Amino acid sequence: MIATIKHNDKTLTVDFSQPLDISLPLTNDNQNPIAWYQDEPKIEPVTMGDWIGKVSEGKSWTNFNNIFFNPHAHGTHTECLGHITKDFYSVNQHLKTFFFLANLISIEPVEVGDDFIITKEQVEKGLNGTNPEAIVIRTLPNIESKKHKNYSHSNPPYLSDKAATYLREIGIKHLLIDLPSVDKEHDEGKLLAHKAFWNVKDVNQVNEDARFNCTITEMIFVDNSIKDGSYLLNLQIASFENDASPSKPILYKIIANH
Ligand SMILES: N[C@@H](CC(=O)c1ccccc1NC=O)C(=O)O
Repeated sequence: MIATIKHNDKTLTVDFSQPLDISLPLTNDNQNPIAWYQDEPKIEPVTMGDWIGKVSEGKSWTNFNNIFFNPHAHGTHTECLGHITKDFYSVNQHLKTFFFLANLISIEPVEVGDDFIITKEQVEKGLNGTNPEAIVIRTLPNIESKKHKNYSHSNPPYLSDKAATYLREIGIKHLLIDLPSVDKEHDEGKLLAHKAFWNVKDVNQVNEDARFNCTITEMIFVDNSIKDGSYLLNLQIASFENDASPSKPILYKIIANH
């Protein structure tokens, strides 16, 4: 299915039959990635007395599972500034369009003391003068084990607040990354990159010019077969009224751009 998309003064062509899924699946076993000290997600049949909602158990016509998981801890999720504010803001009320032009860039975080950091210079170099609506950051090395990693207490790489400020200043609205957070794991709640990207100056009383409609998507996985460059991004969430929702970002290669 070939689509021709008019965007500003450009005409882009994409093939919707060739999606590049950059989300992680959510499973109830040790294959599922974990962050923030949580246990594995649970996916298990409803039981009522001796009835069990599982066809293979012989008592139910349908499979009927309860699912228990945490969007921030268990895989690909998209969050709005409600993740860090005293007041409640729902990603479902603030992400209202779902197609964006995105640049995929690969970055090897640099070692600074005990940390690995994505710097402003690296992001600036990766974007190479472009300012797309969305940026997808794939960190290097991009190893398969990321899909199943338990990040708790591992002090994963993170984005410098200068890099996050830069992304805000050049007007990037949606930030996607293959790490559990854009901030340092243990930072005493400083959350510098989150605050810088969303332009949140006071978490107790959100400023009017905070970026309510901008999102951060964490724990994506971008396969090595997907090359750095420009893509059409379809960023979809489940309609949870919550600061964050599990999400399914899909990239489409731009096959012509006139
Ligand atoms: N670094 C923060 C914790 C944090 O960032 C966080 C905690 C729970 C769930 C998600 C988190 N950050 C996600 O981007 C802190 O040390 O307080």
